[in-house]
Amino acid sequence: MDDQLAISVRGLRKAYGDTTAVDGVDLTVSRGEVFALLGPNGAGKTTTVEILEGYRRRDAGEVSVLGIDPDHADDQWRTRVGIVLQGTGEFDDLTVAEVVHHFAGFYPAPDDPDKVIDRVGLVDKAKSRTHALSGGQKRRLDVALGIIGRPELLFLDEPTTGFDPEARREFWELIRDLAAAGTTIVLTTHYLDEAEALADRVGVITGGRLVEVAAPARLGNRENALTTVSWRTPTGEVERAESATPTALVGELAARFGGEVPGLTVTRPSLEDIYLRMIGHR
Ligand SMILES: Nc1ncnc2c1ncn2[C@@H]1O[C@H](COP(=O)(O)OP(=O)(O)OP(=O)(O)O)[C@@H](O)[C@H]1O
Repeated sequence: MDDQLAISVRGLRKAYGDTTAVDGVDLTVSRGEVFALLGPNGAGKTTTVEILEGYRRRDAGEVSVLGIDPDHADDQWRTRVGIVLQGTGEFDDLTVAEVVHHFAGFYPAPDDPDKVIDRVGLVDKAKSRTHALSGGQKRRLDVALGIIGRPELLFLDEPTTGFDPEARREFWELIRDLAAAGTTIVLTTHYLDEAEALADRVGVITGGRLVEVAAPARLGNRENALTTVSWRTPTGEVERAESATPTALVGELAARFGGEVPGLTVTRPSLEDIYLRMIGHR
């Protein structure tokens, strides 16, 4: 396998009884890349990621993660992979600090637990028992446990669900720091702004098939999509035009109005607009 690849998947298939969850997925993720998997509920994201994590067996296909088939992974491979599943975050009567220190003991070269608690913004809660944490704080603890082993590859399944906006921004910073330090990151998310803010490339999966993989700015031919220009007419009505050359249109409008164009807006389709179009919504 190419050493530059953290993940290589070919022809991946998985069915649960009559339900085909993953239907022939081909995918590569480079080392150091931040890759976001997007798709509606039930699209097959979690199944795909769980197969990559070695938590679920596939029916068919070739899978290599850090050069190893996860179906045959050993403990040494597991220490190289960090995993943040959808919601755990409770450890009976243990405190945050106790849990993070305890997990550090599972890894050969862990990060400093107190530093990790700080990085995920839980310093004030270090002595709190985990069952007393809020939902967002439990997610932060999950993230702490995912990164305590200093993984080469980090899987994050809907990592910021339940985060307040400030916590999400802090989390994004943390992910950017990890990526800058060379960690490969694969995340699933329902937040398109999160994918746009973090991912080098996004993959859209629907009905178990990967329908497109591209940089967020290029997905669904977004860069060539028409831009909507709207303005207010002298009678106060809002007029709207779709244009491939919005700058020229704004210039014409400025000339027509002899200066400032009333109520001018210029909007390119968001990643969410493109994504919804791709998965069949209008
Ligand atoms: N353990 C299971 N047993 C049977 N069917 C399952 C199981 N896990 C998932 N499925 C089915 O497989 C399909 C894909 O599910 P999966 O959890 O991979 O989707 P997802 O994209 O992660 O969805 P979500 O965004 O809701 O988390 C769905 O139709 C789901 O109902």
